[in-house]
Amino acid sequence: MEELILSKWDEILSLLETEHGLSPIVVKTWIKPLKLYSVEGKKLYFAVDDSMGSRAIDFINKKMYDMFLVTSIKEVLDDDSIEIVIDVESNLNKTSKEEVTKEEYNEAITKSNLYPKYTFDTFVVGESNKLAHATCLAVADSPGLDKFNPLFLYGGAGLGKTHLMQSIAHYILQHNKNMKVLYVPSNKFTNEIVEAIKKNKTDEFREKYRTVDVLLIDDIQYLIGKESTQQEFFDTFNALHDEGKQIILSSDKPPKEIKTLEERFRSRFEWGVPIDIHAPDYETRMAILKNKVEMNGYKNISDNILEYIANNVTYNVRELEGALNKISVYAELGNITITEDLAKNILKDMISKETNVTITPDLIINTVSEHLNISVDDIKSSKRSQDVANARQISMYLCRKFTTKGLKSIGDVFGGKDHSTVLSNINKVDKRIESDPEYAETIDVIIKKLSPHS
Ligand SMILES: Nc1ncnc2c1ncn2[C@@H]1O[C@H](COP(=O)(O)OP(=O)(O)OP(=O)(O)O)[C@@H](O)[C@H]1O
Repeated sequence: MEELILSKWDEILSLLETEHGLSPIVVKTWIKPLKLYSVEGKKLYFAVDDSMGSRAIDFINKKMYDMFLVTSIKEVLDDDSIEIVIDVESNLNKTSKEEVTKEEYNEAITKSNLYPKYTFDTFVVGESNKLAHATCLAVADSPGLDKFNPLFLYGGAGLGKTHLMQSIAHYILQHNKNMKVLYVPSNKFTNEIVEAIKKNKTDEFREKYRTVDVLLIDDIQYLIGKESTQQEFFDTFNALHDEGKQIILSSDKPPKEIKTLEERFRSRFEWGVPIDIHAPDYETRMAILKNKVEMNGYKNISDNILEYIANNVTYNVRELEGALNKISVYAELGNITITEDLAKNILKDMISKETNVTITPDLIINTVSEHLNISVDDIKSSKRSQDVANARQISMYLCRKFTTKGLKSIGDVFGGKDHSTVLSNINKVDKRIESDPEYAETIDVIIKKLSPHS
């Protein structure tokens, strides 16, 4: 493969000009100097000269030259499965894909404070988390790129932030022998700073936290404290970031809403794009349950029971797992097949806590109406003014997400809209959630109003 690419390199470069309209000077300055560093299967690693630095990579990515390059390579080689990674040579050296043995990996997990099971393999991807998942994979593959540094993951309790951030750490350790990775919950991090300052051991603290390649701090909203604590964190953050080390943070809210942190943190946290994780939709909840049943080898639990759980525990994956675990204990101990009545009984405390109120289309429309100040009648009407249409789209989206109604019955609730109109409205909301964080936040707030316990 390596030789093939080298032999076709001129053809690939010229395609960039003829097909993608890149000017000869751009090709000469940015693409031609890339060196094919190594090839692993269908993955090609290109090195940027260290002297050009990681800014060059960011520039290449930002201008989408990387995308044009991979398209040209695919076309010239007539192979659609090619992937490329562009990084500075020193990073590729450091991350040279030496085999990491199982023992080395296990040792690294313990040193890095990771839970063994929080890997990409055990994470179920659905509509609600696919953007977060894709971003985390990109970071895992090329840690330290400016556009995702820091990587800031946020979302409600129990939606998989810790699982996803640790998946990145696992992936990096699985593929890179020499990378130092450290996961720490923010309260532990704060305690360690406080202790270090008190005992005059800040040098040790710095040695521990400023020599890592990847630092993950969980639940950053709890990182409060005196000025000296925040200053130490600030310096750690800057020291790592300046050296192009990857920082990964999680929080229950977006940076601008973490009121306990000073503005200088909030703005830094927004350097990379903050990425949110939403509550899972019905299909994802079912997929998560089925996955857990398979992984844990649970027996005597039928799909009906999983559907019952997925319909009733709607917001928090930790609670979803909790409900399944509880049922599984009864199934195993009693060696009985669980019926829906029995499941209801076993879960009655949990479910009355989770869904005191069953989420119905009427409840959704009332909540959207109240939050956006648009009347229920307007939402159900065919009025097309922008604010009314927006409220209607959001209502349809939430009906799909939180009720078991199909597209046609959702259309009926909104004055008999046909299923393709409903689907197109739902898709619009989905797309906008991905591109407009403020809009996504509005939807999250409405969801919280629908399930106030979460
Ligand atoms: N998409 C998913 N696939 C599989 N398991 C998941 C998924 N999302 C969450 N989980 C599981 O749900 C549980 C809670 O997830 P996690 O601790 O990562 O949530 P969190 O968002 O960090 O919550 P908190 O804000 O309370 O710390 C974990 O056991 C995790 O493995």
